[in-house]
Amino acid sequence: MALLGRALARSVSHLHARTTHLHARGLSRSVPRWQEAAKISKFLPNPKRVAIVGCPFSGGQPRPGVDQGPIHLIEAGLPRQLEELGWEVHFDGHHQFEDISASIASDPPIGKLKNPRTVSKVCEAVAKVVGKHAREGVLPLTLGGDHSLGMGTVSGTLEQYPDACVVWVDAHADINTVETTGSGNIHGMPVAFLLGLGSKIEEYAWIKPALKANRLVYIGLRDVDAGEKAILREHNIKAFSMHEVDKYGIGKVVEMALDHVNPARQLPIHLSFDVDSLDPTVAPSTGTPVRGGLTFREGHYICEAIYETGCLVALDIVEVNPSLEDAASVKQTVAIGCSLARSALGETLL
Ligand SMILES: NC(=[NH2+])NCCC[C@H](N)C(=O)O
Ligand SMILES: [Mn+2]
Ligand SMILES: [Mn+2]
Repeated sequence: MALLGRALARSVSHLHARTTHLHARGLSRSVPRWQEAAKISKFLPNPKRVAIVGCPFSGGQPRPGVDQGPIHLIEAGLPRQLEELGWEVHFDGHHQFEDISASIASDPPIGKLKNPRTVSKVCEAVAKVVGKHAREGVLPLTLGGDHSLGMGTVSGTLEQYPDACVVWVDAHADINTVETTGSGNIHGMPVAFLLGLGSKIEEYAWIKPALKANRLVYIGLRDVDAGEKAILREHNIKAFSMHEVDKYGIGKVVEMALDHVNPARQLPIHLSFDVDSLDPTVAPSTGTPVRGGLTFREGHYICEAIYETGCLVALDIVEVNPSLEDAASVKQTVAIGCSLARSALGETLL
């Protein structure tokens, strides 16, 4: 009872702060934003809580700097921005992995896979953290870092929500197996591990292949390796490439994507958003840019539409690399990382 009272008091003071703030700017709204945010989730209790899991990790790919992505996103003010949307925000520093450089120094390839033990250890730790937040009814927002982290985040989500579906927004399918990978970069492989595809390696035995092919959908693909295309076909995995975005428009594509994985809009959704899904003119500072990508609005629309379902239970924003391109590009990419997260957590245009 005391707890409820406190929560209520907090909500009321929040409401007061928000409406006062809006009044001061002459932007009075009939329904304060926090109430819209608080009202909608089908899976999270009120007050809605988000835990930011900063993952300064780059071992799933070769370009240094992507480990600084989460640091920049936090410094750009993301926690505060989410608070202003009415979320209770938990962030107690970036995830501390045990010495990554030492680990990588003594981590020779397994077959083609680079830094295999380090990536595995990091992702296993991330799975535990994400799983714990999910279990406690908190939405984990993982900031990468490279997309190998997705095998940790999705594993964590599926532990708490076994019937969750995954919307993977990316220029790439990240579904190479031990057999098909050309680069050996594990950020091109997390989906294969989650589905249990390819031959098994002992170091990854902790991953339960908990994701079903029919619970996965892609949006934004345009750079898919031949081996990956074969896997998508063989397993009948639904994918909306940029061709479909051009043909149907993003509104229809998101609707079709959700109709496939979540027809009644009653299943939890994990959104894993690789910023390289966006066109390089929109998000230039990323390690594997591919031209012909999503526009600024298309990217944000995906996030907004998923928020509107009330089904979002976990979110990843990955592959922001502040060491690439000039200062203005870095600023632009970091700002977009933040605004995508806000859109997925309830920011509206009106
Ligand atoms: N998360 C990413 N940016 N992945 C890029 C993967 C590129 C390529 N398909 C590979 O396997 O190496
Ligand atoms: Mn990716
Ligand atoms: Mn990608």
